[in-house]
Amino acid sequence: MTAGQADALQRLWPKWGLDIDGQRIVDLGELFGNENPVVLEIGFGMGEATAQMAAADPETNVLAVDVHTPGQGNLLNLADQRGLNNVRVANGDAIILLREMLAPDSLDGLRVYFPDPWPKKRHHKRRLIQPEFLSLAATRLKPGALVHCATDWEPYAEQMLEVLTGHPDFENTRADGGFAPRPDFRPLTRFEGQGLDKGHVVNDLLFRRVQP
Ligand SMILES: C[S@@+](CC[C@H](N)C(=O)[O-])C[C@H]1O[C@@H](n2cnc3c(N)ncnc32)[C@H](O)[C@@H]1O
Repeated sequence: MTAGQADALQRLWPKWGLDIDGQRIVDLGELFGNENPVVLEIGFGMGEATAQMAAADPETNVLAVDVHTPGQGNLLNLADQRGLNNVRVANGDAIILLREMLAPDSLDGLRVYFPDPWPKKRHHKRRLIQPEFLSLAATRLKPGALVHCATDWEPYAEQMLEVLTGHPDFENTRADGGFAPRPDFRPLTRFEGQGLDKGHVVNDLLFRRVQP
């Protein structure tokens, strides 16, 4: 962790950090200081894309969760340097945050950009985008909420498309039922850049939470 990231964690965590303790339901209006829509981003890495998207859409609140401490410090620094008041950073496992700390129907969107691909077959069960995860996420998302995933690992992209398409709580926003091109509002991420350098193909998926 750089000194700047450590300093940001110390200075800004009390103001913009959310401890994942699994002990309470978070009042999102109180956390952000307004009632604007809230999008959850899982696994923001170093947070450059997160900060860019938050700056481009200040009326949308971004709750960004990652287990990686240097990244948390980095994103806090970016939010501070760019004067962003619509980013909050949570430290820990997104599943605990979703299951124990977010109320039903509280989220207006979900972003999962380049989740760990776990390429080995024996590790596939560790992948985030699975039916059980989607069932949990669906309960926390409002009807109509956008679920936006992206990956540069084609077998995982196929898995995402299969489980999202097969899940009764979600529908593809694409009439052709396939992948979406990267929308203009999603900047390239750091991990994506590394994948593109290796010749990987990137697929975006844009689904909606259907009315229950
Ligand atoms: C491959 S990186 C992608 C980071 C970033 N989205 C990008 O595209 O540059 C995946 C990120 O997910 C985070 N992560 C993995 N499992 C997680 C979990 N259960 N909860 C929160 N974050 C998680 C990792 O720490 C890592 O930063």
